[in-house]
Amino acid sequence: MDMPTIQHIRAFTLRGAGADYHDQGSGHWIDDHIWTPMAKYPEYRQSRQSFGINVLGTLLVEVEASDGTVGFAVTTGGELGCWIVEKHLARFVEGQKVTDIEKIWDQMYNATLYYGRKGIVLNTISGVDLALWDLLAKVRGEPVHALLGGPVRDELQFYMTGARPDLAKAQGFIGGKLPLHHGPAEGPEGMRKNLELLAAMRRQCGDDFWLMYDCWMGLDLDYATRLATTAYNEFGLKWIEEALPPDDYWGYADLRRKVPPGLLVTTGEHEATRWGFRLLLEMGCCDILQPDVGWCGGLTELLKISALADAHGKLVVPHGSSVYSYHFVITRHNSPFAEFLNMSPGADQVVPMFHPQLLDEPVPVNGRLKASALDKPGFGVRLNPDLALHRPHTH
Ligand SMILES: C[C@H](O)[C@H](O)CC(=O)C(=O)O
Ligand SMILES: [Mg+2]
Repeated sequence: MDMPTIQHIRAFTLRGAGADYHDQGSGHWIDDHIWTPMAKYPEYRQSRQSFGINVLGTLLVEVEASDGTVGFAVTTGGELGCWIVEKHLARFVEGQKVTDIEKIWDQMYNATLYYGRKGIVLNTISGVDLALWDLLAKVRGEPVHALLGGPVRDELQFYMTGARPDLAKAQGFIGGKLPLHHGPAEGPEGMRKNLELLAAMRRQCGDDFWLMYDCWMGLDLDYATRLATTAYNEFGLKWIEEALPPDDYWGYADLRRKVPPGLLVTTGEHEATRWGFRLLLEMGCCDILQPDVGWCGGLTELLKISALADAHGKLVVPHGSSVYSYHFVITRHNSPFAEFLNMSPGADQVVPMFHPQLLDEPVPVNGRLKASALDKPGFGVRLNPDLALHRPHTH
């Protein structure tokens, strides 16, 4: 079968939720006094949007093959990502065969090394890579997971991230991950409130339901150690996530040595490439790696990260990224469960994570998703045609 070539790549911005899932309206649980590295400044404590968590917006990448097939993907990247795609990466994509995914990735990564390596450049490379996997799978008439070796289990099981672990339990999820609301700058009073919330959720959810705290990079080693130790010993916290800034590999290794055996330390959603995750693994920073497939380098890189983690006996549970992580998790034996980020304002409704951008986006039913729900070609989703696309740059 002669493989079609990639004729066009196009990059657009989108605003309003979707892949940039922090870009929500007011009154949403995800922007309600959640602790961050900026919370040491009182003026930036109530709302993460106040310091710009949603400034990027969504990057939409479209790739069109010579046979007319179109693949696409969305990630966090906005206009900066559009510029990188149109002014730099397009030259490595157009004219290549739809099967040339590895070569395209290697050229995109090496050509941007002088200004990339992580952050917005890797978000952008991830978006191109995911669009290429969508295109190749559609050309072959297969779901992406079939190109990765196929499902290793009949269904996905999910934990839920959001303000209501009590509802997550009622809705059949295996656990609930809470955002952390208070940190070091709020002293003992803040610590008490963190523990009181966890205590209340433990009372409502019972002893066996997983409860986790997501600290979004906002703590220091001492505070994280004290919080984790009490939360584990008194309320059975299952893991403490992203307690420290992503570059503090030394701090994570210390935290993991200091916390009680049995409590898991997790991180990785703001890490990128096999080399960043090799550092996390070889420095003993965490028990579970949590790369975001839309930020770490895409599916091509996540497969490498996953194999490396597997060799170290570590689990890879990707940061929630809708169908882009579901097609991966269902094919990996060291990814036994997935994250579902609840994007309903009150964290009380199970809604598609990248709403309103992806039509046909599957959502867990009773906390689970059958592999057969992922059997449409590509990632199995369509772009919502009613969205206002903006193409700020062309090449
Ligand atoms: C809830 C966290 O602060 C963040 O918004 C999402 C996240 O880090 C996660 O789902 O993990
Ligand atoms: Mg997180």
